[in-house]
Amino acid sequence: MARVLATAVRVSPWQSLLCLFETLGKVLAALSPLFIGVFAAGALKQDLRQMLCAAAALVGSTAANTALQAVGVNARVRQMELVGHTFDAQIAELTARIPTLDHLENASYLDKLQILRDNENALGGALNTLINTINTLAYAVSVLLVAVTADWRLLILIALGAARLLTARWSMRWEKAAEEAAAAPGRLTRHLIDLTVSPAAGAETRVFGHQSELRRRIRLAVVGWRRPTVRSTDRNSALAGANSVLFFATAVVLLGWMTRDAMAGTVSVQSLVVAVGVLQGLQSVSSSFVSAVGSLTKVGRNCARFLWLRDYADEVAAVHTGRRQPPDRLRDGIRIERLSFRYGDSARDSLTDISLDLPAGSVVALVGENGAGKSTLVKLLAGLYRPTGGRVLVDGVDLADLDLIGWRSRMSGAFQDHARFELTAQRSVGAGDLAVLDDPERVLRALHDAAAEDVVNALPAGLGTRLGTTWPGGVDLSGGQWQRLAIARGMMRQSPLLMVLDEPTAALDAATEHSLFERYAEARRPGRVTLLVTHRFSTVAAADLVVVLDQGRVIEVGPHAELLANQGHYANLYELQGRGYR
Ligand SMILES: Nc1ncnc2c1ncn2[C@@H]1O[C@H](COP(=O)(O)OP(=O)(O)OP(=O)(O)O)[C@@H](O)[C@H]1O
Repeated sequence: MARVLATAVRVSPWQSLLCLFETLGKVLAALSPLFIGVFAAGALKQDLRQMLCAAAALVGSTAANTALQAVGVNARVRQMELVGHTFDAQIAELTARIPTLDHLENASYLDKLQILRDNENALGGALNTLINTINTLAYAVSVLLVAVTADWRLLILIALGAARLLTARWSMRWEKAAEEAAAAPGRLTRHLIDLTVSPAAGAETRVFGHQSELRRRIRLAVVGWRRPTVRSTDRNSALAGANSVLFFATAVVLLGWMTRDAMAGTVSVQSLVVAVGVLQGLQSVSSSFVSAVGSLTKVGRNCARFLWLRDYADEVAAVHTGRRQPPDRLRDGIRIERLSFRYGDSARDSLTDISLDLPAGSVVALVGENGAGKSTLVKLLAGLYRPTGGRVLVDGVDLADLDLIGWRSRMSGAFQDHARFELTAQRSVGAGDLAVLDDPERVLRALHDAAAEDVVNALPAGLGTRLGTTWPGGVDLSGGQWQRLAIARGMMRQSPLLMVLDEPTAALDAATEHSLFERYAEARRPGRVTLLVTHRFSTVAAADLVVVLDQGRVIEVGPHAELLANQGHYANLYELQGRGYR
């Protein structure tokens, strides 16, 4: 909370100060019953001066209150936006700064990030809640002071308000239980709604006739999602109603008692009028406190998630302390020593005890069936995860001792989960080497190396075509065309030490695949390791070395011809896939 306030003061000290005008307005509003009481007492005494002063104070304070509120609310809304954007930018920066991928792939981390994303501007909202709480406090203290100075009996009503605060714990418990009970059906509802509106699932849901079943399930899921909240709201309303009945019943008795004393002359008319005027304020104090405590609890949860992200980013940065720069060119190559890896929540290793030599200047093919661990190995080579056992040596230097940013600046390639940069075609490809982002010659060369010139040639404005239909005049591409641009992006860097092509042919037709592999053979360079990842065995014959992965273990290594001659797993699958092609 202190951080939220400090950020508010930092982003705009003046506006932060203006926010407090609203608080001042609240204090003035709380004083109104006092002025009315003084006015009534003046009227009874026929004291024109007192009446005029009280009326002037009432009108003046109401006018000042209106003006202060207008300035204060305006400042609060603007400040909320500013602080919200500052924190949203920090969340984006922190998420992007984390050099590993765990926070984007681990389910429990993802939940936290998702909640942060869902509660966009949550921390701007936190400032709003804080200011509202300050206003509530200022109003409450003023109302209580006015009440106590009017008559001691009003203390009984204040005590009742305090009792209402004690029951707030029940309300919060009900709300939390409802939030938890609604979480799973809420996720299910969103998933089912996504299925009905996402174009990706559109064809299947129609062909398989899922629509009416989806509608039925969405209805059920929505009921499961909203019912706990409705129940908790009902309970809270009943509790608030019971509290109000008790409060006003007590107030009627107290006012009767005070009226009797006023008739007897032991209580002034001013006190009686103030007591009547302050009733509504006293009642609202306790309920606004209850809602302020509820909102502060929610805000606290969001702040805690932000702090978790910040601490996590620091933790990851503290682990990656390597500062050595990679060599200009590889002399020996990349050695993998007894490497093991297990994803955070997983029950088993995805890679187990892998040892391999990837010699400098070679093209290595990494083959294996779905789930064999190929992409995981690539991610470990890119330093996107820390191995759970063993190490990767780059020309004899442990990857953990290398500066990660330096190492990645010497990598390139196309990844299985490639990005779709909705920019111009020029920049979408040029993003593979930011230094020459706008250089058409370099982009054309990369397109040539990736056998993807025809993708750009078919675009209405060539390299200048805006990609993505979400933009005016934007053009959409097929899955295979996006992938070919991603491969071209991977060809932008001139002298990477490690070139990774992870399943580069997954979405490509046979002719494109053929021409692409011819170009890959040209990617063989001294001082570089080229790693081709695929589960199409037929495409790797030209590689210098074939590594066969199976269930996270290396089961065969050697040149294509040697592995065929061994008549092992590789030879079997090669034969099987070959038959499929014939
Ligand atoms: N983020 C993750 N969290 C937990 N387990 C994962 C994660 N990503 C992959 N795995 C598991 O690790 C194993 C290896 O997956 P990997 O993606 O490396 O296989 P692959 O050989 O690249 O498969 P494919 O050819 O299908 O892409 C699989 O059992 C998979 O379920």
